[in-house]
Amino acid sequence: MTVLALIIVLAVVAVLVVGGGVGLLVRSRRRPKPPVQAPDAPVLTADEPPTTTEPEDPGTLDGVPPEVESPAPTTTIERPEGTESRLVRLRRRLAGSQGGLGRGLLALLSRDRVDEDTWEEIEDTLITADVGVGPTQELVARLRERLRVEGGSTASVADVLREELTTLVGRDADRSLGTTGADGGPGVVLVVGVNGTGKTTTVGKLARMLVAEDRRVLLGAADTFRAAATEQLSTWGERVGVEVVTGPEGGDPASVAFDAVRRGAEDGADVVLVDTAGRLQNKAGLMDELGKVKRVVEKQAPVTEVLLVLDATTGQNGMTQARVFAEVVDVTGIVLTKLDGSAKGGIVVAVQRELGVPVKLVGLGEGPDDLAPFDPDGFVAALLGETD
Ligand SMILES: Nc1nc2c(ncn2[C@@H]2O[C@H](COP(=O)(O)OP(=O)(O)OP(=O)(O)O)[C@@H](O)[C@H]2O)c(=O)[nH]1
Repeated sequence: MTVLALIIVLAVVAVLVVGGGVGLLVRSRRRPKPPVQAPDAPVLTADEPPTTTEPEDPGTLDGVPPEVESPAPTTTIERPEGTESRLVRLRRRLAGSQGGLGRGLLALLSRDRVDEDTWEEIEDTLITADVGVGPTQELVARLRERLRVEGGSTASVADVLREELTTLVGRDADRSLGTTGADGGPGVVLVVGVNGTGKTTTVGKLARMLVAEDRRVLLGAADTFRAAATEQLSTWGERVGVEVVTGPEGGDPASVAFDAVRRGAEDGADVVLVDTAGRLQNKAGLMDELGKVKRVVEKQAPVTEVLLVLDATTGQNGMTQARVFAEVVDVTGIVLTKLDGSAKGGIVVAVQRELGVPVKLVGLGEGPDDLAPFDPDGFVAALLGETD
């Protein structure tokens, strides 16, 4: 009995020891490893993830991929479209968006009897297309005079209209871009305008146009107001192998512009294009900002072109912006964007009149090569719906 009792007690003890051991083993496998902290590791708050000395699997941290510095992607440098072929392509697009204006005028002028009501309709058509009241009245007076004197067939009416529209748009203005620097330095182009008008996109597209002409280009992302604008510009630069000088978000735009122009001069760039921020909260602030950018840049090299970017779809709003910018900085050329999305090509005439500065480039789409030099003859042909 005593021996039996002893055996039972030993058996129970043996079971407990083995079971406990297995239990411990299982528990120790389930328990996470304690974080290895340096002796003076700071006390972690609930919001801070614990740090361990072990490298973590980047893909498995709560399902959220951590920020990993990936190696730079091997980008294929694109060859932008040349000027000739883009002009042909974009002329068609322009005729599509603006053709209604010229064709509408031609239909009215070709009526058997062009009476007062017809002239009023002609005026309305021009004003609706944003030509502006002054230029509209001038054009109508010229057309009345010439048709009274010359009269004639539909063909001659079309010729008169073409000539008068071209005169109104202005054939003689110098629309070349100031991209050539002095004394071996780079040309410096400041691109100004309200955010959203297509300013950054225009800088990217213009870089492509210049690259297609074999110019060495450098970009300055001085729109530090919006981080996305800098990223956007960097992407444009990467695609055509153009270097982009950037600064921190909220940093001093003038300092980025200065660095860009200095870098351009050092690296032997032909042209430095500087994107600027165009906050319009008040004129004094804008004047300070753009004035400083220009002053600071000119310590390195003279600014050879100041392009004002305007969104053609904004009508009178755009004209108000144009006036403010022209007061604070010496605008030397206008870029009209989004002409593909508006039938109001008359804004070309209105804005040139208002600022006394020629439209030099037009944006005709969101594609990377949808920017073209402005050509009055081509523009008027497009107004008349002619595609080639
Ligand atoms: N249809 C059309 N869209 C355009 C044209 N130019 C620019 N855009 C579009 O307009 C939008 C605004 O362009 P951005 O270049 O970002 O405008 P931004 O003025 O630089 O604005 P920030 O980047 O905020 O400084 C984008 O979606 C462009 O693709 C154009 O000529 N036609």
